[in-house]
Amino acid sequence: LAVTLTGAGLGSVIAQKAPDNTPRTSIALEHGSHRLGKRTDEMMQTWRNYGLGQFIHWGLYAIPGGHWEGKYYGGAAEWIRSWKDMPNEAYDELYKEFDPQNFDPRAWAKQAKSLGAKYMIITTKHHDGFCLWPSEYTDYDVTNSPYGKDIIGPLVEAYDAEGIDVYLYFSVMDWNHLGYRSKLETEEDREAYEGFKEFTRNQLLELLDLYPTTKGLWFDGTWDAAWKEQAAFADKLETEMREKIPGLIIGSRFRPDDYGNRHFDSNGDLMGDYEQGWERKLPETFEDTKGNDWDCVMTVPENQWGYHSDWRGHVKTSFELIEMLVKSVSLNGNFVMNFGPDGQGSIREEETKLAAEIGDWMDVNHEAIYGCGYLDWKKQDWGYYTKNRETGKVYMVVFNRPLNGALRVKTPSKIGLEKVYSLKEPSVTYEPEEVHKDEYFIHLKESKTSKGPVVIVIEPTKEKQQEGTEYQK
Ligand SMILES: C[C@@H]1O/C(=N\OC(=O)Nc2ccccc2)[C@@H](O)[C@H](O)[C@@H]1O
Repeated sequence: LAVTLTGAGLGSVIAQKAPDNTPRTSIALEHGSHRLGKRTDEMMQTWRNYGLGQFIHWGLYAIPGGHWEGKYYGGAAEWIRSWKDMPNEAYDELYKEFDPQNFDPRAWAKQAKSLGAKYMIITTKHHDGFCLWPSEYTDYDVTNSPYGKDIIGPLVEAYDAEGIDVYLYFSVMDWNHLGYRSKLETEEDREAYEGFKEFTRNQLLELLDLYPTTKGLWFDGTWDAAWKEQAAFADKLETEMREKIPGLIIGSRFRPDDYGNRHFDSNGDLMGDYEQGWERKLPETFEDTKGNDWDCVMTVPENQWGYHSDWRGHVKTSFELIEMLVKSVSLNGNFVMNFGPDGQGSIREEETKLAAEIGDWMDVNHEAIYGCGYLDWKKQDWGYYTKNRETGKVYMVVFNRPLNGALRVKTPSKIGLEKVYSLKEPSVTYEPEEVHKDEYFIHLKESKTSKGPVVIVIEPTKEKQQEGTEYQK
């Protein structure tokens, strides 16, 4: 820190208030976080209320599907180009085979609708650099494949038609571009990288021009040392993108600050509009989220984003994915489930089955997800609380039924339980048994369903409810 302070100039150490008003000193940063606390505009509130999203990883890597010349690749299928048994030249020729005749964007969008996804994130360009849109700035795109047509445009149109917002995934790391460098060691590196930066800016502005209904960008591939030196460039580019589409939502994985820190700047303040650090993992407590907005992106197998024809290890069930979704919402996050279509553009049957099972549960219980977030009541073992931000209604999502069927509920003092009833069958009401001051048992009546967790609705007593809602918003 001493070095940093000297670097930034001791005079620049200034007192600043953190969102929770704790006094703190900060290092003056030119390219750190530009906002303390949450974005409160309507586009961000819409993002905050999604609950469930769909990630789609699709590209040339779906053609080999985790195998090459009869050998099985044990890594993440979309990283197969980096595998020692996959010659780069062989991978880079795969675009000549890209001709997904089963690609049906409207079918994908309909499936996402039945899943209950409110937004979708599509890989426009993954680390391999192959562009699923007709880019003016490279020949390494769909127009030079046998398929020959734009993929992104029809997807944006199909999802918009289903009322599902579209976000564009973009990997800064680009293994195909000759100017890409993971680190800048020589003068030649720096010169080449300047060309790469201009290419990156051109492609991003091009994407926003071509697909102006996109609501945000999901950046990836920004962990390399070379990019971490680009605080000023990234800051200027982020500003340009936000000016092009006002309200655009960009997470914490894009910009490095003046000292190369990502996700959180050198003062610990969140970069971007929400935290993108929860990848294949979830926060345990509300404190883990630091009170920020965040998303969790999740693979169905342990670690396969792109299509792998031979899923090994643990493949998550719909119950596991529903619990991750509910846990995310209970901690003010969005849960984004990944789909990896195959090389012909079909959604694999395992993902179709999961989408149907989760969709069945969402059909009945989406009220406990959409527009909901964290409730500051004491966490109980039977499952998770969510709270609707507008109505203040509380949802008990019960995963672990106690042996005695009694669900313990402990409310903050003086908050009672006005009405309690089954979400699925509101005519099934509950009379809470007060077992201690502000502590109740709710005796489950719901039959054990084979379709996932039951949800009980609580309408808390009015007088305190407003104050509670105000604080949590
Ligand atoms: C969503 C995933 O995002 C990635 N990587 O995400 C990371 O966050 N990688 C990472 C995480 C911690 C440290 C360094 C890199 C990609 O490599 C992967 O193919 C997939 O697109």
